[in-house]
Formats: sequence, structure tokens, C-alpha cells
Amino acid sequence: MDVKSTNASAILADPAPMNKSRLGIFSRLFPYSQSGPSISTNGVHSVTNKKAAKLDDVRSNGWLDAMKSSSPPRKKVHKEFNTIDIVSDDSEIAYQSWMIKYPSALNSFKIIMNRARNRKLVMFLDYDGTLSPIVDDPDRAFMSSNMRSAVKSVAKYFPTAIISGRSRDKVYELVGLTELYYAGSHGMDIMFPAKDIMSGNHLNCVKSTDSEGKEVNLFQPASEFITMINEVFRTFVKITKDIKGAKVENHKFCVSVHYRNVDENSWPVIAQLVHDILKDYPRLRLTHGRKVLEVRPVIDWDKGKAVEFLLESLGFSNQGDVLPIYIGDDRTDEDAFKVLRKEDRGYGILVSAVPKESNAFFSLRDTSEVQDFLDFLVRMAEDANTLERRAEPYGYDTD
Ligand SMILES: O=P(O)(O)OC[C@H]1O[C@H](O[C@H]2O[C@H](CO)[C@@H](O)[C@H](O)[C@H]2O)[C@H](O)[C@@H](O)[C@@H]1O
Repeated sequence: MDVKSTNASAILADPAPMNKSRLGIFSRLFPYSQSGPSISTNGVHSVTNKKAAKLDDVRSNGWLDAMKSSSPPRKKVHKEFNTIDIVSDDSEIAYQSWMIKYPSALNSFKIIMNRARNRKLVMFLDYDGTLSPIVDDPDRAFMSSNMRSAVKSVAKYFPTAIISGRSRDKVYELVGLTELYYAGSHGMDIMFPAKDIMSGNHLNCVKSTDSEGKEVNLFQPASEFITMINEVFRTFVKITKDIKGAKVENHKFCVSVHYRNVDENSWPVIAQLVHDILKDYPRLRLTHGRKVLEVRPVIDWDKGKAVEFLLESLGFSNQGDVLPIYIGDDRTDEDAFKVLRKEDRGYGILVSAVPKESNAFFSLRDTSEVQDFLDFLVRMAEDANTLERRAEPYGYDTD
């Protein structure tokens, strides 16, 4: 495995574009092909009138079911000792049998490393639920300092990118490591240093400068939607202001409407309000995250496309030389898992404490197992480096 140090430079706030040529972006991005459990308001309009009337109600069009199943239930604390045993045994048995299909990435570490032999490992990490535990307040989803130093160490040896549903600025603020690549808004906002372009035609990239004046590449395939997203954001803030616990976030190219802290009886209300607004925006669509409704442009771009784009842009398009690994917990991460599963390109690792169907290959139970996995990677890279250093004077081949 190639463990040479990487050197991504600082990627900070949004720069002003220097070169506006975005040849062919939109012809390539449309038409949108929907994957996963997302519901396009377009689709709602295209059914017959009778059906449309029915689908107009969020109780019957699947939104509510998706909302209810959008995040694993919190662990219940049962007072009676026997009840605890029965509940945890049952769920543990279910989890263990699920792991036959999605083995632990920790237990499978050797298999992963064997596959990584003579290849460059490239790491892709989701943020919420992967690097930081899911918490009630999205503004307080901090990663631990141990996790931060694990990610920092991983990035010393392997090119590492964060791909988040949050805005790029926000996720950078939360992670705070300059040595990574950042993709925000589910991959619709990617910035990377100009010097890292090695291959590809990059017609859709704009040359720009970052907040420190360094030349960077900026890829924002949904830039024409910024005004629309701002407008929808303001509307959502207005219509949800009286719903206790509702929270709306503007991620520049997408908007999140959180209902984690909303009384379950009000979920149909919040869903219906969002649904009704989206009827006026056929170029926006809805996807379901963890107790969050996510509204984004109808373009053929997602976290999977972002992974492919970054691999190509960073010069890793030759599949034989590279082993991409993507760790994520959410439905939106499935698009990236699919890309890696296709043609056996790399490994998706699903972070989940409950059994669920996935396109990932392996699993990790929670963020602390993610940290263990990252620590394993670092230790292995350090060992490989030490071995190489010791063998060098004698001319030994350490492969
Ligand atoms: O792609 P990600 O980095 O995983 O971002 C997805 C969403 O993450 C955040 O919401 C989720 O985490 C919150 C904090 O733990 C939690 O309160 C919320 O219920 C989760 O849905 C973020 O706030 C969203 O905007 C992102 O889309």
C-alpha cells in the first residue's frame, strides 16, 4: 500500500469566482435520475388527477412513513431487569445476524488491508453520525478531539475528503482541519487546491481563490439554484416558526428542515407544509435524512458523483491503483456506497447500530468504532513506514 504523505492545503470560506466558464455543466447534470427513498414533487404532479389528490396528502404519499423510519430509535431504558435482558438480547442477535451480510470493518481489517496492497488508499468521510454522534441540536454536533486527531493522522498518510450534507463552510468550521478536502451540500460544493488537478478535462470547474488568496478549484454544479434555495429557506423559516422544536438550516445549495425535536403529533403538519411549498418548486426535490427533510435541486448530482469527481480530480481515476473507502451512516451516503460497489471499485462502510439494508460492504456500530478504524489505519501506515525506513539501507523489498 502506498502511504506517502498527502498535502491538501487550506480550504476555507467561499471565494469569488475568477473564471465563469462552466462549459456543459447542466447538459451533463440533467435529467436527474432519482435514487433511494426520495420523493420528487415533480413526480407528484405527473400522476393522474385522482392519484395526485391522494398523493398530495403526506399521510398517503410515503413521506410520513419515511419520516418515522428515518433514524434508529434511541435505546430504551427498561426499569425491570428481565426486560432489559430480553430486549437487548433480541436486538443483539438481530444485529449479529445482520453482520453476516455487513461484517465489521474492524474484524475485516486484514481483508481490507490485503486489498489495499500496492494501492493508494483514499478516504471519504461523512460528518454527522460518522465523525460526530447524532445529537438533538445540529449546532452542537461537535467531533471529539480524539476523533479530530485520528482524522488528522489519517490525512497525513492518505488523501482524505469530508463529504457532508451541511454547507462546506459549516462542515469546515466543525472539522477544522486544513489538510482535508471538503465537499458540502451533499457534494454540490467542492473546493480543492488548483495544484491537485492531475487528470480529466474539468470543464465544470471554476478557478477561484480561497480566503487566503490561494488559487483553488471550485465545483458548484447547482450554483444557479442559490437564489431559489434562499427563497425556500426563508419560506420554511416562516411557515415553521410556530412549530415547537422545528429548525431550518440553509446549506447554500440545499435546505434542511429538522423535526427531531418536534412532537411526533406535529410531524404530519410539518411534512404537509414543506410538501405544499415544494409544489411551487418543481426544480427542487425532497430526500429524507435522519429526522430531517432535505430539499435540494433536481440535478443528477449526489455524494456518489462527488466521490467519482474527487477521485478523478485528484488524479486517482485509474481504478487499479486506488482503493477508495467511504464511511457514512445516512441514506444520502448510499449513493457513494453504490459507486464503490459498482465494478468492485472500493469499500463502503455503513455506520449503524441497527440492522438496515445498504450498498455498503462493511459496517461499524458507532462513531467510536469509526475512530478505532481510523486509528487502525494510522497504526498500519506508521508500521509500514517504519518497516520501509528500516529496510531501505539493506535494499529489501517491503511489499
Ligand atoms: O451528510 P452529513 O454530514 O451526515 O449531514 C447530514 C445532516 O446532518 C445534520 O443533521 C443530522 O445530525 C444532527 C446533529 O447530530 C441531528 O440533530 C439531526 O437530526 C440529523 O439529521 C445536519 O444538521 C443536516 O443539515 C445535514 O443534512
